[in-house]
Amino acid sequence: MQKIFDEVTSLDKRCYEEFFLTEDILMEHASNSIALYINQNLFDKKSILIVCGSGNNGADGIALARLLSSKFEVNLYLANEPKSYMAQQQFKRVKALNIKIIDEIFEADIIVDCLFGTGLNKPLDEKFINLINTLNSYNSFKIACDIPSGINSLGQVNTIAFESDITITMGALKTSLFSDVSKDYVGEIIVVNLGVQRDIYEIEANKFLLDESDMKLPFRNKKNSHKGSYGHLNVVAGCKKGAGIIAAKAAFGFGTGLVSVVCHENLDLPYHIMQTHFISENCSAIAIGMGLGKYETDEIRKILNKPIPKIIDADLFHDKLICEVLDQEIVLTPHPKEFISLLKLCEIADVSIEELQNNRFLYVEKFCKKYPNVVVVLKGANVIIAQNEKQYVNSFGSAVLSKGGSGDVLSGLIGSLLAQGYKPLESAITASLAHTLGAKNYKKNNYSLIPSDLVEEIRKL
Ligand SMILES: NC(=O)C1=CN([C@@H]2O[C@H](COP(=O)(O)OP(=O)(O)OC[C@H]3O[C@@H](n4cnc5c(N)ncnc54)[C@H](O)[C@@H]3O)[C@@H](O)[C@H]2O)[C@@H](O)CC1
Ligand SMILES: [K+]
Repeated sequence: MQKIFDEVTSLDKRCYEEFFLTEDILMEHASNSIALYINQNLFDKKSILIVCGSGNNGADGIALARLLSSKFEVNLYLANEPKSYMAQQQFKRVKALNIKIIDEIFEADIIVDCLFGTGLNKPLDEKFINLINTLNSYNSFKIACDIPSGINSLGQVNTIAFESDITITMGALKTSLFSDVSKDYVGEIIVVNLGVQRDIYEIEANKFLLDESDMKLPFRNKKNSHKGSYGHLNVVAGCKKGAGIIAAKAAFGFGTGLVSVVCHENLDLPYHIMQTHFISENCSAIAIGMGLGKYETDEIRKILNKPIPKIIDADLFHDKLICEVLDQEIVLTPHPKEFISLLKLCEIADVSIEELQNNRFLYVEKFCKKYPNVVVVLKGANVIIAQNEKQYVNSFGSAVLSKGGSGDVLSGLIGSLLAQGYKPLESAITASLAHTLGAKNYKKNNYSLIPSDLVEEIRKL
C-alpha cells in the first residue's frame, strides 16, 4: 500500500529545512518528471500545449516548456501573468530562450494542465470555467500537473475540473485525488520524486492507497484439512431473500467450508448451501442486514449480541438497534445513504448525501473516533475502509459494479473471510479488493454484469 497525505506543504518544507534542497531543485524535478513521461511514452506526438496559471503549478509548466522546447512543438499559454517568485524566475528563463508564448489555445496532440495545483483557494470564475471547458472538449492526450485544475484540497469540484488521462503528482499521493468526485478527472495517477526518494520525502501517515498485493486470498496451505477447518458462515435472510442467497453463494465460492442461510421460510437453495432456522452451533461468522426488510427486533437483537464475528449491512443502518453493537469488532458496509442514516442514529452528524460525498474521509474519521473497534467500509467510486485512526482507499472499483446485488456479493465475501478466521480489518480489505479486481477482470460490456458473473470472476482471481 502507498501513503496518502492531506497536505504536502509540510513535506516540501521538510525538504528545504532538513535536507537543504531549494524550491528550484524541487520544481526542476517536478517539471523534469513530466518531461520524462512525455519523452518516454508520447514521443510519437508532435505538438504540446502547456496551459499555465500564475502560481507554482504554472511555474512547473513554464519550466516544462523549457525542457521540451527543442524536441516538440511547444506552445506555452499563460492564462495569467506569472505571479509567484518561481513563476517569474521560470518566465525569465523561457523568455531568454525565445520559447513561443501563444495568445490563443488550440487542440494540440498533448495538453499539460498547469493552471492550479494545491493552491486553488476559491471557486473558478467564468474565464477559467470557459478555458477548462474548451480544454476538456479537445481530443488531445491530457496530462494534469500535480492535480487536475478545479479540484480543491478536499477533493471537491465546484463547477468544473480538467479531465485528464493521467495525473503526474508531485512527491506523494494527496487525499484530494481520491474523493469520489475526483475519480472522473484524475485518470491514471503517477507519483514522481522531488529530489529525494519518496520514502524519504514521506512521513508517517494515517491514510493508505491499497495495491493489488494487499489482497490476501484464502489459499489453502494445510494438506490435512476438512470442511470444518474453513469455518461456517450463517447468512441471515429477510424479506428480500435474494440478497442473502447472493451473499451465501459469494461466500461459498470464496472458501468458507460451510455456508447456511438462516430463514424461517423454506428456500430454494443450491445444494451446497444449507438452510437453518436458527444460528448454527458451530457458526464462526454471521452476515446480517442485507434484504432484511421487516423483522422481529428481539430475534435480531439476540443474533447481534452473539459473540461471533459479524458483517452488518443495509437495512440495519436504519435501526437504532445498530447502536447497541458498536462496541463489538464488527464490519459495517454502508453505502452513502445508509452511512448518513448511521451517522444520525449515532448522533455524530445530521448531513445530506451531498455533504457526506464532499467530505467522505472526514465523516468516516468522525465515526471511527467514536467507535474505534468497528471496521467501516464506506462504499463508493473509491471505497474507504477504516478502523480507528487508519483509513484505506480501494480505488479499483468501476461503474461495472453499480448494480443491485453487488453489495450483497461484498457482504458475502467479508463474511466468508470472517468465518475463515481473518480479522475484521483484513477481511474488509481483502474482500473489497477481490470484489473490485474481480469486476475489473470481467470482459463483457460494462453494463451487463450480474452477481453470478462477479462471483465467477472472483473465483478465478
Ligand atoms: N515546493 C513547492 O512549493 C513545489 C510546488 N510545486 C507546484 O506548485 C503547486 C502549488 O503552487 P502554489 O502554492 O503557488 O499554488 P497554485 O499554483 O496551485 O495556485 C496558486 C495561484 O493561483 C491563484 N488562484 C487560486 N485559486 C484561484 C482561482 N480559483 N481563480 C484564479 N486564481 C486562483 C492564487 O492566487 C495563486 O496565484 C503544486 O501544486 C505543484 O504543482 C512543485 O513544483 C513542486 C515543488
Ligand atoms: K494542474
